[in-house]
Amino acid sequence: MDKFDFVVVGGGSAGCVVAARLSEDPGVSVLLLEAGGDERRADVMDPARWEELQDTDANWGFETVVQAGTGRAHPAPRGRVLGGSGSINCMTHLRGHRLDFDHWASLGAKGWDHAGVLPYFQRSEHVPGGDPRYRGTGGPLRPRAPGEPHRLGEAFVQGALSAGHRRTGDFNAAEMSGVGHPESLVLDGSRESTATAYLRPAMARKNLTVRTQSTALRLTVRDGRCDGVEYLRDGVRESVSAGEVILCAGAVGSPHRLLLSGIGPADELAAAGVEPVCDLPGVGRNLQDHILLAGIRYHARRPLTATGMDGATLLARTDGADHGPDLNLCVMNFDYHLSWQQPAPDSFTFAIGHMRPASRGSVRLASADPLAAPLIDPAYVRERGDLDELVRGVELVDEIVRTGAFDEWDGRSDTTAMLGLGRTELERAVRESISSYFHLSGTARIGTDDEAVVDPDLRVRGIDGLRVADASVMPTVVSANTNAASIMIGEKAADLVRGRCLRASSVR
Ligand SMILES: Cc1cc2nc3c(=O)[nH]c(=O)nc-3n(C[C@H](O)[C@H](O)[C@H](O)COP(=O)(O)OP(=O)(O)OC[C@H]3O[C@@H](n4cnc5c(N)ncnc54)[C@H](O)[C@@H]3O)c2cc1C
Repeated sequence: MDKFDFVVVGGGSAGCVVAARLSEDPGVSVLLLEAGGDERRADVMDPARWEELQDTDANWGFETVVQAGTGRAHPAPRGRVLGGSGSINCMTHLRGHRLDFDHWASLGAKGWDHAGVLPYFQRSEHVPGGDPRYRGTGGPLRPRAPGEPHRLGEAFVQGALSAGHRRTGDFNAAEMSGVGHPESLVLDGSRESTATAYLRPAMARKNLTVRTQSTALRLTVRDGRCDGVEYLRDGVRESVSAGEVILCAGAVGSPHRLLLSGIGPADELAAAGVEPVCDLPGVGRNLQDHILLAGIRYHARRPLTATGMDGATLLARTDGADHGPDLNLCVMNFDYHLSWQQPAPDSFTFAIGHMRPASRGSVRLASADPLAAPLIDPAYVRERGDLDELVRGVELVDEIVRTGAFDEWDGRSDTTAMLGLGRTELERAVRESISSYFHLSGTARIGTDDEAVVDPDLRVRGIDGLRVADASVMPTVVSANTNAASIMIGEKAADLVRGRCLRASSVR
């Protein structure tokens, strides 16, 4: 049987970082197992084609269970390709608010406060000319703001300023909320991911082995220690022995593999026919996602020439300054609607992201078959306050439109029509417009309490030789898109494995 010092399961946003960083030491051997294939294909690399990727084999094609709050199952896309969801995502690069990370630390994620994560965001990037207290140089990723924003985006910025919001020049520096143009991971017209920026340059190393089309089935645990992985490679069952396993299979894949390996709530495991090896009640619990309200369109009489993401965004704090943004409004210069909604040609769309959900869902076993999909339940709007905040988002769009910023497009606003409804009808319209913002996280959270899955060094509680490092360890979802934070987790994980730890000294 093969033996490696480190086996990294999942070559996604975090996993590529972990494999690349650990293999910097020529004295250790690293194996990366990825269920999907090569990311160097035209549809992945072309930023304009990101939406069509959901209908390809680069997506696991998961769906949520039918949601009581919406009456529907929702697509839950996850990348199945090197680079993971970072190879099929929309490329927006926002870190999250410093208070998000301070909140993590207050929940038991010691060392994951803003000062404890900032050096890892910095190490991931090369942003010459940025505020050096916050931005990094010399790192693999090159996030950039759009060169020439669409005029619709400019109108959005002006409207938000007139409605009383502040302009932000760099969301990834001192001011992490307000209105402005966010950065994207697009380099010379191509998608940039941790596969392209971290893994490819590292693949020439003799001590790094990358196996694609290799789906981990379960982790092997003997006498309380994880000592290897069983996996299916091009349809053939194989095993590998590991000094340490680092699970980076994402917020769905990581808890699913733990459960299949007998690590999770003992009663749930027994009911599914999996023999429990470690009773860890928090595995698969605490699932969080951001909701995106889609299909709020504004019919334009002027032609909307370009298609694609416009790039203007508002991260708004509407109920106090002691936490990160609660709402994220974006304008898109095309008709972005849900599959069941009628198309509205010649329209642009306001998308409303709800950034601090109170609802908590789960990832559970549907069966003991390692190739069966798990039950994914994000519990959209289970908590009443989440629905109220989405309604607040609709009002916020209306406030911005009413400044007159969009008058030059001379159209009719769907938001005003929504707000003209009675409360019951308005809530029904909001529930019908709910979709995923694709930011699943939290299912193997860091902490020290009984429901925590990993300790602050990302070690699975109760099992030796096993860590989790991906979006599933977030105690609460950051109040921004989740890719940059997942990459930071990969960076910090590699240092924790190597027994190192950086902290920013003086920055708030
Ligand atoms: C459609 C879409 C749009 C998004 N848009 C944005 C955006 O614009 N900006 C942003 O910041 N975030 C965005 N996100 C979210 C962001 O991409 C994710 O939060 C982030 O990529 C998560 O990183 P991760 O490492 O936790 O998991 P992933 O990147 O999903 O990596 C998990 C990897 O593990 C592999 N894997 C899973 N199970 C197994 C197994 N059993 N064996 C072997 N390999 C396995 C998967 O194939 C995958 O490669 C979007 C996500 C999606 C799906």
